[in-house]
This record gives sequence, C-alpha cells and structure tokens, in this order.
Amino acid sequence: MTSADLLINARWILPVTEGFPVLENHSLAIREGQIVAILPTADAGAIDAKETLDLENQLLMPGLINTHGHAAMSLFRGMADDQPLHIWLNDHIWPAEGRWVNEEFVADGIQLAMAEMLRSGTTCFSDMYFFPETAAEQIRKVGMRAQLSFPIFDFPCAWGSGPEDYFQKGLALRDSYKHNELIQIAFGPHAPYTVSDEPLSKVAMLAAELDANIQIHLNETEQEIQDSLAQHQLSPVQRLEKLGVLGPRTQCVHVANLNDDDIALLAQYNCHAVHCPESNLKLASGFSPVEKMRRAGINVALGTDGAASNNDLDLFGELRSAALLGKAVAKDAAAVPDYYAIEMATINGARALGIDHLTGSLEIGKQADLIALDMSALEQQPLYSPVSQLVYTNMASRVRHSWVRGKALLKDGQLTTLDINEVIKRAQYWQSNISNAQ
Ligand SMILES: CSC[C@H]1O[C@@H](n2cnc3c(O)ncnc32)[C@H](O)[C@@H]1O
Ligand SMILES: [Zn+2]
Repeated sequence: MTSADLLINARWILPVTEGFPVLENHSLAIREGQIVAILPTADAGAIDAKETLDLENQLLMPGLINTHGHAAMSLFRGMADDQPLHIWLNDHIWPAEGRWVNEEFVADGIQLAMAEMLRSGTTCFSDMYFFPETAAEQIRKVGMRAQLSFPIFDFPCAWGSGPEDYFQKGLALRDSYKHNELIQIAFGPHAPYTVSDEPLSKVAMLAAELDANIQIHLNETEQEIQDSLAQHQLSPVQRLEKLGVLGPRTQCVHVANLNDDDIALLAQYNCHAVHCPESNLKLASGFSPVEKMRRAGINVALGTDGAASNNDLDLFGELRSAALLGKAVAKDAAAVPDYYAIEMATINGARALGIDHLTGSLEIGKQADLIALDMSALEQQPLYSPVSQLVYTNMASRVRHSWVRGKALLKDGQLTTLDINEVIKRAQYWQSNISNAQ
C-alpha cells in the first residue's frame, strides 16, 4: 500500500504529458510535496492517505508558469495606458520608477502580484525587477516557486550604481539562495538596447561558468532592430550571438519582430522564447511568429509581462490570447492549437526555466505544483472537451485550489499565506501617494 499525505479525487486530471491525455475519474496522491501516484479513483483504495479531498466537478492540472513579468509593477497598473513602448517606458514608467521604487514598493507590489497570480492559477513565475532581494524574501514567505532575474543595464537606479554593482549584488543573492528549492536566481540583462557589449559578454561568461539562466527582452519592436543595425551593423539577435549570449539557458522575451534568419539562429542555439501576446498587443510592439518558432523546434513559453502593460496577470487569459493571436499571425486556424497553448503555459515554461524535471506536468516523482478548477459553471457548459474550455472560455475565476510542492496556497478560493485585505490596503496606499504627487 502506498502512503500519502493527501489524496485528491478529481473528475478530470490533465497531466500535460506525451499525447496530452485527459484522465477521467482519476486520483493523485502527494507525499512530502511529491506526486507519488496517479491512478483511477476506482483503484485509489490502494492509497493510505492522511487526508482525502473530493473534487467532484473539478479538473486538476499543473500550476501555470508565468515565464516573464515585473511583479511589483502591479502598483503601476493603469497608470500609463494607450502608449507605444518607447513613450510608455521613457516618458511614464522610467520616471515613475525613479520616483517611487524602493524596497517597500517592491514588497507591497510583489504581494499584490502573487495574490493575483495564485488566485488565477499561476504557481510559478519569473520576475525581473529592482530589489530582487526583497522580492525573494516575499516569495519565500508566500511559498510560490520563482526565478528571479536580477536586473543589469548600463545606467544607475535605486537598486544600484551600474553594472558592476548589479553583478555584485545579484551574485551575492544567487549565493544566498543556492540551497533554496523553490527560488532560483538568474541573470536579467534588460535588453540589447540598454546593455552595452562588455556587461553582455560578462553575463554570457558568468552564466556559462555558473550554469545559470539568462532572461532578456529581445526584438520587442522594429525600432530596436533598426537602431541596432545602425549602431552595431548587427541585428540584436546577431549581436547577442557574437557576444556569446545565445544558448540553451537563454530566455528571449517578446521576440515580437523576428525574421526567418533570427528564428534559425534562436533554434540553432536552443534558446527559449517567451511570448507575451497581451503586452505586445497593448504596446503595439509587433506580432511574434509563434507557429513558425514552434515548427522550427524552439521552446515557446508564455508571460504576462508587468501589469502596467497588460494590465492583468491572468495566465489563462494570456494563453487564450496566444491561441487566438497565433492563428491570426499564421493565417491558419489550426496554428497554436488548444493543447499547445496549455503546454506554453505549463511544461514549456518549466523547460525555459530549466526546472522541467521538477514541475510543469503531473508525473510521479515531480513536485506537486498543481491547480484545481471548477468546471460546473454556466460558462463552461456544455462540456464536450475540458481542454477546449480551458483555452477558449474564461477560466481564471474558476480556480479553486493552488498547491506548490504539496502545500495549499489557495484553498477553496482563499489565499492561505497572504492577507488579501492587507494587500488591497497597501495597493490603495500607493495609489493615493502616487495620485497625490501628480
Ligand atoms: C531592469 S528591471 C525591468 C525593467 O524593465 C522595464 N519593462 C517593463 N516592461 C518592459 C517591456 O515590455 N520592455 C522593456 N522594458 C520593460 C521595467 O519598467 C523596468 O524598468
Ligand atoms: Zn518585460
């Protein structure tokens, strides 16, 4: 008999494994944070569980992975809408960050973001923002899984004085989290247009030496490519190749303007792409060729980007946008099919972060990062295909439970490690400070 801490009996289990099966009336057993069994509920008598949870009309699947964002920017949600990227960044966001971002802002902002993500099915996220030490501390308290890419760019900011300082602080953070099983620290060179050759080469060298991930905004706009050709006589992708930045640990965010040569280079170096469809649409940045990248064998994951350019952190909404936009861009209704949209938001995110041996699918031996969704609401009827409903109907509000490594962080719709009223109070405190200063 297999012993377990928790046995979950579900109407459906979507493991997101080879062949994309949908298991009906199955159970999943968890022991010490790991999945130890997945079997028909009719056979679950073989499990000696301390606790059993019956999820009659619910579907169990891997927790979603938001592979790119700037969590604390949630406090800037709705502050600068309807602008193109360069105006949004230069005239609104960077001045606001210069004025407001400090440790307290990051702590309150990331709590707001984590509450929103957990309530909408995300259990793991990648973050690139100032004061990553503060972010890490908050993530540790809440219990989510995360990659923190510490920022690197040429100019000073509230967090540090320039590249040398960012490397020193980021590497110290990496050192202090090297034994943490849920949080990994990566390099976060902001973008080719904000980081010069020397620090980019240093990122490449250190990442190879430490076997660390790199996350970078890349080919977000056509202007970025034209500027790079004028300044370096190389496209941003060619320049990153020259500097040694491309490789299997490199996560290329946006790639919203990508020609066939760029796609071939990213594929050749086994880079990962992180598609952020809603941010790209809102900032009118471009249209990522997701289906072409997929066919070229590039692993494509999914991100929301920050809530200041989205304006939410709902990854179910994002995967729906990715499926719809992917068809329009490829001019092919069969492009980015429903199961692939779910893979982008789960196992592909885990691959991009280099943690697919731990999470991203429900398999025996993997950690129990999972979510349960209520499929009984009017908006999901009639239910011919659970996968279709997950992708093409509004699912974020149906998330009932979220677990990370077997620990319930959302239980029957209630956050267990965050005080939602306090989170809202702090967001309103920042809103009144920021509004009163304008
Ligand atoms: C160095 S910390 C992250 C930095 O990136 C800014 N940012 C947020 N969204 C985007 C985007 O879509 N493209 C480029 N830069 C972005 C954020 O405001 C921080 O300054
Ligand atoms: Zn971003």
